[in-house]
Amino acid sequence: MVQASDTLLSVVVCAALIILTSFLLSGYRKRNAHLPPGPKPLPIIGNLHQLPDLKADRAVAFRDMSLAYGSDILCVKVPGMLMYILNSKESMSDILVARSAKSSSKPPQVMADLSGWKYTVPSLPYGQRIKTSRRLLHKGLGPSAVQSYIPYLERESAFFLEKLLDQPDAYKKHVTHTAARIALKIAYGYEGVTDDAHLIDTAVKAMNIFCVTATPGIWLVDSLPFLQHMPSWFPGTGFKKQASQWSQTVLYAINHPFEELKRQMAAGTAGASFAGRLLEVEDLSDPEVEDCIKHCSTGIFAGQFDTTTAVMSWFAVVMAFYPEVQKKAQDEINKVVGHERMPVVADRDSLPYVNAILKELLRWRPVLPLIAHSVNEEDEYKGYYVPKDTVILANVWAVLHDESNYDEPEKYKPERFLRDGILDPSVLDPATLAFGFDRRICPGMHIGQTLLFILMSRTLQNFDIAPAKDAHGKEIAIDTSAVPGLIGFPKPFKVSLVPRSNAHAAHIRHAAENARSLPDKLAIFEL
Ligand code: HEM
Repeated sequence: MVQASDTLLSVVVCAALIILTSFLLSGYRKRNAHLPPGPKPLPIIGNLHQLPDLKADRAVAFRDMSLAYGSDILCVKVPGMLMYILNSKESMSDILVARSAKSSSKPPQVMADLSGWKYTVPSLPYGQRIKTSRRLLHKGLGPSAVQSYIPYLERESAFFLEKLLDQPDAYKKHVTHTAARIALKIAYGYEGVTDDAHLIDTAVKAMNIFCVTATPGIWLVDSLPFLQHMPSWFPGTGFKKQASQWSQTVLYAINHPFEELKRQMAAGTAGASFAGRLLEVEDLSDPEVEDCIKHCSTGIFAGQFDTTTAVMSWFAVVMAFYPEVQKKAQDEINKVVGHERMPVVADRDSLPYVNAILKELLRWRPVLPLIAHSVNEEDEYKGYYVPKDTVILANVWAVLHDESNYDEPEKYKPERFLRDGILDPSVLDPATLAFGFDRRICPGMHIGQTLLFILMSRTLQNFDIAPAKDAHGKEIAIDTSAVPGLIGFPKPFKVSLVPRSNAHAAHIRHAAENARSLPDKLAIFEL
């Protein structure tokens, strides 16, 4: 990988000339404009040398920087990019919600684009294409569609428990596999899509490529886009070869299941799905609509896969680390559901403690600690000038760890969301931040939380989760810190899952047998 730090020196002279020229040509009329506080930038490289190291937790570093400057908004400059980092709920509501007409674009991600992700929904700039895509996502993930997805989620969760029973050491693998199967089924639906090992493997690889290429600040070409047009001998262009290789994987994951769905629809063998139903009901005379349906389907995979995997990974870490939390949840499930049947979506409102566990996971370790938008029109906020194309980085981690919102924010405490045994509406709901903002808010937030509720409640009902033991019978310590990156995953961990009794093990087998007798299809839903 050719990364910023490796190539900076070799291109700095060319970059200097180009940035200086564009700086002079643009006239930079707002030279003395009032910008938010932040570290003093150097010529050419801006604050590049002062940004937190990629191995550090950037959300924590930005929160600390915001405290040091006594400002909830920070201004940071990197070559070719001006960034405002928001560290308060107020600034996020004002800029990303109240002014969403101007702040709903996305920063350019040249490396992700070159690697095949150009049209994926989370990276689209604000314009007609994202409006069409969001209309399609709302339709295909709307209430009537979700009714069709829920029985499928319940069916798949039975297989998930069975896999945990058969291979209790491979928790992460089962979570990953289950998340991938469900995303593919919802998106494309056709028979065989969830058993296509090559497709699952390729889609997972494509997601890894997305995470590596879409992380802000890693790729020099994101700051200096002219590099993409330079010949391959030019210093710092090694990324081109890498992007071209990666794009083959990504384009297969985008195109193959969509083409296969169309083939099966023509043959009359496809079940219901997000893409299938939209292809049936949408007016396809405009070719862009079909292309948007294709990329929205990939967006479902991109949106669901890593987020579900991350939250379920933290869930296992937390249950092993806080056995008293686990015990309380199991007691609640025993009391409300018993152990004769599995929890279902309809039980959700009757299980406030399990709901609080999910809320606290979204707060304690938000899946996307930093959410990036950009502004497509110049603006002004509290006297600060906001130039067009400013990147707005919402540090949701900072708000979710602010003592004025949550006492002892470093502690994992689901109880903070409950009063008299029911969910307390006066406590800031982490979902109002963790799923993003306004015109770009996560379109899968309801189906995503529904899936997590089913997987968590069923796992808790049937398994005891504890730290794994080494060869000498000693517990392997669990590290509760996150791996820095676009998505906050836990460090590698080992947990042991043991069925809570023989009756629970038999219950799991029975549920899986039942699930196998149900059709591997989503029921047709109206749009
Ligand atoms: C715990 C689960 C999830 C979390 C925490 C999560 C979080 C997020 C966040 C923070 C964003 C960016 C919002 C913004 O830019 O303001 C996003 C976007 C998105 N999510 Fe989710 N998500 C989850 C599950 C899902 C699921 C299950 C789906 C699909 C079924 C999905 C589909 C998407 C899509 C398509 C976008 C792009 C929207 C756009 O750019 O306009 N997500 N998600």
